[in-house]
Amino acid sequence: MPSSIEAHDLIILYSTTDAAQAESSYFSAAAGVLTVADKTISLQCGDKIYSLAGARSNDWLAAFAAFLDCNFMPHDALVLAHAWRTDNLAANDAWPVDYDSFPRVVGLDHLRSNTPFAPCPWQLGLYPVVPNADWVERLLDLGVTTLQLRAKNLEHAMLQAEIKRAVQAARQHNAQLFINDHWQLAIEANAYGVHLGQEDLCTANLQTIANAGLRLGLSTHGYYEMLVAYHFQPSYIAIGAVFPTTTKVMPTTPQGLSRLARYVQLLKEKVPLVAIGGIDHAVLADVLATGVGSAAVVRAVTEASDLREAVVALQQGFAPNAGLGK
Ligand SMILES: Cc1ncc(COP(=O)(O)OP(=O)(O)O)c(N)n1
Ligand SMILES: Cc1ncsc1CCOP(=O)(O)O
Repeated sequence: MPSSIEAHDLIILYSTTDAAQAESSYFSAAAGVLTVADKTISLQCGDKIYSLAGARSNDWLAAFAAFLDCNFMPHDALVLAHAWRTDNLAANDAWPVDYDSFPRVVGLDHLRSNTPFAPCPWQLGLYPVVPNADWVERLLDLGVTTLQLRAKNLEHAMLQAEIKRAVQAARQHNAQLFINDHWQLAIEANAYGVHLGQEDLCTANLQTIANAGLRLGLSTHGYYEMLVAYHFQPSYIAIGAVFPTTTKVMPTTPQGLSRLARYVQLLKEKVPLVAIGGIDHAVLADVLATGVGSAAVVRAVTEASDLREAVVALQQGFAPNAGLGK
């Protein structure tokens, strides 16, 4: 055992016996403590514990160091290291993208919904995320067919009324409206779907949402959260922020396009993927070139100087050849 531990150190304990003997001061002083057992690895960072199970190659630890060096968050680097396979080395690209080689997140089973969530289209296309029912109506009038009501800081009665109005408007336009966070009100209004963040997974009743027939979209910010999200068999998974955003303080640095392309490969034919964060018309073609089926946008519509023009341009980005020959 080392004599002194610094804030950037990662302590590795082999077997749970080592872990039991480790001084509790290690856990608080170090950046992280990795406990390696036969079938599982647990990473403790502060008060968070990430536990993974599954097969891993002999050089997973070297791979872990390499993925940390690529600036992945420690729990994401650990997922990638777990999925690292030496038999891929001969291939052009050894980056892990085969979901079956990825580990399983331990400790989620009690949260699982027994009923799968209703599906939504693989290509959700342009997906504006807006703050109130007024915005929903304006976008529906412009032909937007997938959107989200993300109303913050409204008291209950106002929120209930906004959700009801937005859901009714979406229904009249045959559009797919997701409600952010407020899953009970979304069920009450019979919305198309609900969008939840990772922290909501412990408090929302997923079974009730599934039983009510609503679709579920889940936020993720990296590999570990993607494994967590996919465990729940949601209707789509959102990944972000792809680019820097001023709309929301993000828990991780922007993912960028190359990571987005890898996430697309990982979840291909498993679950629809939505990219979010800093997306506007200027970068949309690059985002779609990764193969992602949907781009969620806030400022690209809410801060557009000409809303109609912005929506038409974004829609065109999804269907560049639509309208040709007419
Ligand atoms: C499509 C989409 N992706 C991500 C988010 C962010 O949701 P969440 O993590 O719940 O954070 P808040 O939106 O509640 O700030 C989203 N809303 N939509
Ligand atoms: C809500 C949210 N979740 C991840 S990024 C983001 C904000 C996206 O906003 P913008 O499109 O303005 O960058």
